[in-house]
Amino acid sequence: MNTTLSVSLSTRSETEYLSLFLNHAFQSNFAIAVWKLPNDKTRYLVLSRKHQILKPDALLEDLSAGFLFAPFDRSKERIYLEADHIFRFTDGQLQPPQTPQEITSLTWLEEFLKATPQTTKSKPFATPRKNNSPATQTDFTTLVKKGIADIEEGKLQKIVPSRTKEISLPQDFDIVNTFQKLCTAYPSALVSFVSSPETGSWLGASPEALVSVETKSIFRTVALAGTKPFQEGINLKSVAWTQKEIEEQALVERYVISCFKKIRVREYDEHGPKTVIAGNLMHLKSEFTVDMNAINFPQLGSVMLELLHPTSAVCGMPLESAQAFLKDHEGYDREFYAGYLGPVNINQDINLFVNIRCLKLLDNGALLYAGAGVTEDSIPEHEWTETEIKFNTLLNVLKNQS
Ligand SMILES: C=C(O[C@@H]1C=C(C(=O)O)C=C[C@H]1O)C(=O)O
Repeated sequence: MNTTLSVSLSTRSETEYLSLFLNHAFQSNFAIAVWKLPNDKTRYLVLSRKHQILKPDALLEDLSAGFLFAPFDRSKERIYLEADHIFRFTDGQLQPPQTPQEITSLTWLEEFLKATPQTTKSKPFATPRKNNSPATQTDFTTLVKKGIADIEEGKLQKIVPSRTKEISLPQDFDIVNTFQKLCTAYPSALVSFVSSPETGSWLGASPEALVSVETKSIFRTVALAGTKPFQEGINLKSVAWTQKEIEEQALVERYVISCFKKIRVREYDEHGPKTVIAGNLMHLKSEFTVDMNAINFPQLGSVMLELLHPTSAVCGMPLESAQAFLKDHEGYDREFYAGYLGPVNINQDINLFVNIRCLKLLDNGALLYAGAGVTEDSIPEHEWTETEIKFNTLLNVLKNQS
């Protein structure tokens, strides 16, 4: 297999290529996804001319390589960015091709650069603001109080109300630069930028895996909940969690187990919960693993995705009542916030994450999203503060633009 890069291709940096591809996508109405997986130095880019709406019963295992982008609302369409071209970057450099598709992508790139050595800076796909999420602290705490009341009445066990925050972006805001800064700031997150004319442009740093399938044989998911600010130097083993936070995470854990039970999978390993760092925050996390070969269940990824989303980490429990509560009282369309996203069948793996700690680009600024898990013991003002500190995951990086 060809493993060299022609000189003309290796003279440009990752930054130059990412800008070039983004501008090309925005000018040509193509969809594009750029991402980095947790604890991986490699950054991937997929360019998709024929991005498509995925059928509700499509199986992940059958898809050709691409990037999946799904909204929070299960009844709405999932977008699949089937990879026409796929590129990998490590240490700031485009990497030599390793798969037949990477080889054809490089051939295309050589032709493309001959025809179009420069692209002009283009405006990303963006949407106007039309959003009625709880605007003030009082609006949000009123929503939380309504959630607590429904829990006390036995209608719900847990609910995860959310809100948005509109921000203006600096004059010199640059998507590539921000993406790269997020990659450096959050090594253990899925850092991603996804953009298409249909979905608009979304940028995020998610700490929450939803479904991953490694080499078609190891299934993984997590139960993540409970939030505290992270302080440098803190000993993770001695972090004390309140009863409320422990219960909140245990509910998510029980939800994951209930999904396994529905399909009679008992052979899962469970580790945790333990304290993990997610950028400026800490959470409680349990990890679940299944050897898919041992139980002869090659489609466990698709089946569990169908059962898990939306989990009680971002929606609530019981699921139907929580969905109805959010529809009736949250007051806005979450769109792709708290949906899921990630690469499918790239390097034989599936890596889908919950789309949290994210923003959507507006014509004139950006909209940040955050929610907080509410239980019987929640204090409404604390839940407001929790959404504020969740916004900071992206805000801290946006403030340090240079
Ligand atoms: C809902 C969000 O995060 C989720 C809710 C958490 C919580 O309630 O403590 C913690 C992690 C995530 O599962 C968000 O970041 O918007």
